[in-house]
Order: sequence, then structure tokens, then C-alpha cells
Amino acid sequence: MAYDTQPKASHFVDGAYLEDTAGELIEVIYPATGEVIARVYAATDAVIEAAITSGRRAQAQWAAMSGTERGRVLRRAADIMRERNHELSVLETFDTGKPLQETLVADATSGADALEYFGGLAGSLTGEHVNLGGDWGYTVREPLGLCVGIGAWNYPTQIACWKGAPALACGNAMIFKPSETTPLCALKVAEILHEAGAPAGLYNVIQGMGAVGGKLVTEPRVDKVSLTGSVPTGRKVYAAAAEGMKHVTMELGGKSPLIVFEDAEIDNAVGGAINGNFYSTGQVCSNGTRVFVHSSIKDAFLARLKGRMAGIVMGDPQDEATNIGPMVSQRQRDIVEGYIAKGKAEGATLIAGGETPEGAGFYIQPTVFADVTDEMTIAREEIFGPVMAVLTFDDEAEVIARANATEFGLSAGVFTRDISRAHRVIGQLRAGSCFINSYNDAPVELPFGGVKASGVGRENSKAAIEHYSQLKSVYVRMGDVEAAF
Ligand SMILES: NC(=O)C1=CN([C@@H]2O[C@H](COP(=O)(O)OP(=O)(O)OC[C@H]3O[C@@H](n4cnc5c(N)ncnc54)[C@H](O)[C@@H]3O)[C@@H](O)[C@H]2O)C=CC1
Repeated sequence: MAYDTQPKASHFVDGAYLEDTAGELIEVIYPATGEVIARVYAATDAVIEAAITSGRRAQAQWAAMSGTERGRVLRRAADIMRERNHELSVLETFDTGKPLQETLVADATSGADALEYFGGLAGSLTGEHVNLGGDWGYTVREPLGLCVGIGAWNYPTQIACWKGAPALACGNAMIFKPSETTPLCALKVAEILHEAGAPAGLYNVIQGMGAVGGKLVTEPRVDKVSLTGSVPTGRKVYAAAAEGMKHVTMELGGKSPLIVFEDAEIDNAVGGAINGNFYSTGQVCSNGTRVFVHSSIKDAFLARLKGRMAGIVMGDPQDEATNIGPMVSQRQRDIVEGYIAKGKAEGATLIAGGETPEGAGFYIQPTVFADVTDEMTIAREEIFGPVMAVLTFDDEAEVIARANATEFGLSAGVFTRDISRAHRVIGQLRAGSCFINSYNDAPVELPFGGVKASGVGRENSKAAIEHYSQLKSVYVRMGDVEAAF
């Protein structure tokens, strides 16, 4: 293999690669072939201790710098990421199996956006002066301290930056634990931040499964935990963090509705449904996997959708012509196959896909089911794969109620040409990240996150600053102190 996917060592701690082969072996598998392309070891207690000690030391040093100086480091890191975008994208494709066509534009570039945006904000994180009628007060925006980021496997570079950039901008240090399925890319983020001038230990990356994540979450010297993962893991991590009264951000799963009204521009709605179901082979938390189509346009919608699916190019993800890559792992493909079987068994109509191709790699066909009802398993549970469920509706109030009838609340989308209806409906959908005549855009300037079981807190935008800093308030008396005795 021309590209060397084996990292220099498993962890990046205190400004350098660090190895400890006493940890559990993690084999990194290239999803397109099933080959082992790298080996790393889960962090031992010694590695965790080194990450915590160096993180706390670096945090004190970093917080003593001005916001402008900190921001300069983040913006330099953004520039380095952009210069190396091609190389980083190829690695992201090896790590995840996502097609290079996507990774070139959505991963290191999105990470660089976050570093640039929060680098720009860092110098403007000030408090307030408060007039108290003679006396006065002021607030200081302070860092939380040592933050832990725990990542999912679908966007390893992006998640490492979406958590790291606001944390560092606010003057915190971070220990990031990538998903054990995709351990490679975050190491590059750590390398780049170090090269850009971040003090040694400020952004440490350590590997491991849930057990390593669990140790970090319960560590008393950790002040905040930000998780991207599934709802069951979120429940465990949130509960463990609560024991130590730690700050949390939870970016969890979804089963989001995408509503297509009868007056929608059908090609755009079909495009939105494709982006919201098949990008990254369906492994996107905000996907609009319940596509509610007005019954009067169901046939036209399905016909256009089927036509557009002839444009699927499934194959070698390193080939830029490929637009559908494999699933991230055998395990994830097995899960998706199970849901497709349930869809068939519970009586949904298979419109497209539904098969697992022969041969190496964890490929599965992008799949569309129609005539799906609210009770079917594929309409209720997060699949995290390329499976679109098309349901029909007749009435606005009815579809809003059905769209909201889920424990999740990450995203929601509406396609309609009626501007009043668009805002009226979005106003009633219980979701954190919404779209009108679009789907799955995630610019760094807009808050991202869920309501209900989909999460707590927001990533990106100025809102993320609230989740990586805290206010100290100071009362200043100008006169004498009056006391009862
Ligand atoms: N809302 C969002 O921003 C996103 C949410 N997701 C969600 O992530 C899920 C898929 O990712 P997976 O990696 O399978 O999720 P997962 O929940 O299995 O694992 C997520 C991370 O948590 C770690 N972990 C597991 N148990 C832990 C514990 N007890 N304590 C601390 N850490 C622990 C894992 O090692 C991994 O790094 C999907 O459900 C998806 O919806 C994925 C991407 C974005």
C-alpha cells in the first residue's frame, strides 16, 4: 500500500507520540477490503495518567496566554489542515471507508473551519461590567479546565476538531479519545495543533474502547466531558459525569423526520432525501431517515428517487468517482442487514437496493422502503446505515404529530414552496437542527445539537463557548461594609 496508515505510535501525549504495548491490541480495518491497515493499543493506566498530568500542566500555561495568542495557534492549525487536506482525506477514507469524493470536502475542511472560527472568537471572549448603583460588579469568562472528548466513528477528524477547537479557544486543555473503530485521524489533529504552536500536553489523543472512556469520565481531575455517540452510551456517560458534577455535552443519535409537502420542488426534495440518507453511506446522526411524503406526490417522488439512484457509483472509496463506500465495519453492516430484513418482514415495500454485494469490504446497497408505517421497526429505531423509510401523510397537523412521536430530537427538515407553512411547521418540530428546503448542512456558524434523547448542549457557533467556559462574577463594594454587629 503506497500510503502508510500505521501511526508512529498509538497515542499523542505531551507533544509526542507515545507507545505502551501493554494495552489491549486494536486492529484497524480498512472497510473497503477488510484488511488490517494499522495496529494501536488501548491506553494503559500509565498512558491515561501521562495524558491527565500533561493536560493539566499545559492548561495552566495556555489559560495564562491572551485569547488573541491562543486564537493565532488555532488559526495556524486550520491553515496546516487545509494545506494537507488531500493527505488527511485519504487517511480519513482509510479510517472510515467514506468515499474520497466526500472526505476531500467534509472532514479536514470542516475541522479547519472549526479551528479557524473558534480561533477568531478566542480574542473576544470577555465578561461584562455591571453597574450596581454606586457599587459595581464584573464577570470573567473562565475556562472549565481539563476537558475530555469522546468520539464516534463516522467523522473522526471533524469530531476531534468540533470538540477541540472551542475547548482550546476558551483556554481549556483536551484529552480526546477517538472511537476504537477509527483511531487514526485524531492523531493527525494532535500533531497539527502541536506543530501550530499548542503547548505540549494541551491536546492529547489516547486510544481505547469504552473502558478507557469510562476511566476518563470518572477521573476527578477532569472537568468536562463531550461525547458524540449513541443514546445508550450517552446515558451511561451522562450518569457517570453527574457523579463528579462535571459539565457535559452530549451529541447523540436520531431518527429525524424530513417532510415533503405537495407543493415541494420535487427534485430538490429528492436531493435532500438523498443527502439526508445516503451521504457517508447513511452513517450520519442527523439523517432524515423518516421521509414523510404527501400522499398526492408519493408516486412522483418515488419515481424521481429511483431515477436518481441510477447515479450511484459504489466501489473503491479512494476513487474520486465513487459516491457510495462501504459501511465502517462488518458489525455495522450486520446491524443494517438486520434492519433491512425487518423492513421486508414487517411488510414495507422495497423500492431500491436491499442487497449485500458479494466480495470483500463491508458494502451494502443504498435501500429505499415505501409504505412504511409509524409502528415498523425501521421507522422507530436508528439504523445508522443507508436505509430510507418513505411514509405518507395527508394533513399538516397529522404529520407534525407523527414526526414528533419519537424519543429523539436531533434534526428535522421541511420541503415546501409555502414560506409561511415552512416556518410554521419548523416551529412545531421538536428538534435541535432544522432545515427548510435543504438537508444536513452543518456550517460552523450555526449551533448543532439535539433535544430530547438526542443530546444536551450545542456544538459549533458562539453557543459552543457557553459549553466550554463558565462565568465568575465579582462584586466590588466602593463604600464601607454595613454589618448587623
Ligand atoms: N449527534 C451527533 O453529533 C452524532 C451522533 N452519533 C451517534 O453515534 C452513534 C454511532 O457511533 P458509535 O461509535 O457506534 O457510538 P458508541 O456510543 O458505541 O461509542 C461512542 C464513543 O463512546 C465510547 N464509549 C463507549 N462506552 C463508553 C463508556 N461507558 N464510557 C465512556 N465512553 C464510552 C466509545 O469507545 C466511542 O469512542 C450513533 O448512534 C449516532 O447516532 C454519531 C455522529 C454524530
